[in-house]
Amino acid sequence: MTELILALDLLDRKQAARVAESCAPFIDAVKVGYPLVLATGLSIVDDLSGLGLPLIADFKVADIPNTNRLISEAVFSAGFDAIIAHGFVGADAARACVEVAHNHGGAAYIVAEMSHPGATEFFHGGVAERLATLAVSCRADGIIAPATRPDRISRLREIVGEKTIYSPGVGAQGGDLDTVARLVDGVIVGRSIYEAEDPAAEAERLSRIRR
Ligand SMILES: O=C1C[C@H](C(=O)O)N([C@@H]2O[C@H](COP(=O)(O)O)[C@@H](O)[C@H]2O)C(=O)N1
Repeated sequence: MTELILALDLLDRKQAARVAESCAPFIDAVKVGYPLVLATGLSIVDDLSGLGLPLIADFKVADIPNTNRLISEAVFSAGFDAIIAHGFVGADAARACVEVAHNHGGAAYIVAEMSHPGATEFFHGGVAERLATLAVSCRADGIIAPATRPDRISRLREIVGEKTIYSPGVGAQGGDLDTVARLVDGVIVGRSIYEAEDPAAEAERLSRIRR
């Protein structure tokens, strides 16, 4: 079954907790990124941990190995279950995130290709393939790949094999869930859910479409 991951990109703590709680029965994980964490601090984890769902820290970690290690330690000490890091900073830096994640019994996912239009400027021409290869060599748990480009997902799947592919870009960015669901292990959905008149109803509808 393709996982449904809620990207909780809200700036209001109470609204975020309310949306996450209402959607909890229909989702498999919550992804928390800079928007919410910068608005609330890492303690937002305390508001969400009661949902009993994995919490993914989407901080696109992209620094030198030691700094990546320190960031990752803070993430997992705060109670997150997984982290998203960039791979373009090199294997030593990406591996720092993977090792801390695994030391905490958590997971680390490497961005192989992003979903927005500008991503084609630098992730194409073999770059995404190199990043996916790096993710495998660093023993990452999986990659991030664009739901807006299903053909690219298929190409990256050839490289990562059975590793997890989480795919953002469904809905608001134009990606089609029905097309992508069979290609990936999870779809990451934000605005289509949290901007819906009834987020829980939309999460439930999307959860029924998954394969
Ligand atoms: O390439 C990527 C990387 C990144 C990620 O998932 O790592 N995301 C995130 O996925 C969510 C999509 O939100 P919405 O568009 O459904 O509202 C947002 O939190 C984005 O920051 C992408 O959208 N594309």
